[in-house]
Amino acid sequence: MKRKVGIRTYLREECIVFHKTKESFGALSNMSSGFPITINNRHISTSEALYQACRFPFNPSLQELIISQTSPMTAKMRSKPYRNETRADWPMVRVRIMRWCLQAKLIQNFAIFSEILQGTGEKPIVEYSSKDNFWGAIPQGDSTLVGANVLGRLLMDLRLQLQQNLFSADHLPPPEVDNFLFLNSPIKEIYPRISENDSSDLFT
Ligand SMILES: Nc1nc(O)c(N)c(N[C@@H]2O[C@H](COP(=O)(O)O)[C@@H](O)[C@H]2O)n1
Repeated sequence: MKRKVGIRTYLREECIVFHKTKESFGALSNMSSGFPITINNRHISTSEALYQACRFPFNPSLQELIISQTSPMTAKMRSKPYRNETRADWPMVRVRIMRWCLQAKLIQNFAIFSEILQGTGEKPIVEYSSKDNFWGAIPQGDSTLVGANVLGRLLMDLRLQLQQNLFSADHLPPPEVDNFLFLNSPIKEIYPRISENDSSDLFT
């Protein structure tokens, strides 16, 4: 079911606001490199590429094109011309899928990403955006950001799970989404990456 998400107003000085990946807490962004994810034995450079690939369960060659991009912004751009081929139930499943993408980023980069998430303390986490008030929040004047901030809220949920020891760091089942296909196969459970310390994607 598609739920309405509430628009909120955030006072910038009270929040962890992330925007550009090289700035403070930029690692929280899906556009951040250095947090690779392996799905069904395939390497994906960023959570953004994974999320965009999930739009197209019935187009494996497009998924291949998207996940072969090391740049997260390019991965998103590659998906843009095909937006009208996005799975029909996307508005109903995209938040569930985004939650799972963030969980996948966490389980496979646990040491560093859990530290970054916990480093946000108790503050509201907000993705600054100049135009997207669904995933992020848009500046209104100098001191406030206004938006549904769904990405920030999912990150806060994940942080809470960590704080309450409710995040299972040893395996992650796929979300309950029909036809959750990746390169023609159902997406399987995800496990921690064996080579988490291999930071070859860092700073790309
Ligand atoms: N274009 C763009 N630039 C950025 O720097 C961003 N952080 C985002 N937002 C991210 O895009 C994803 C959602 O994409 P859709 O537009 O819904 O396909 C999500 O990861 C946002 O955080 N966009």
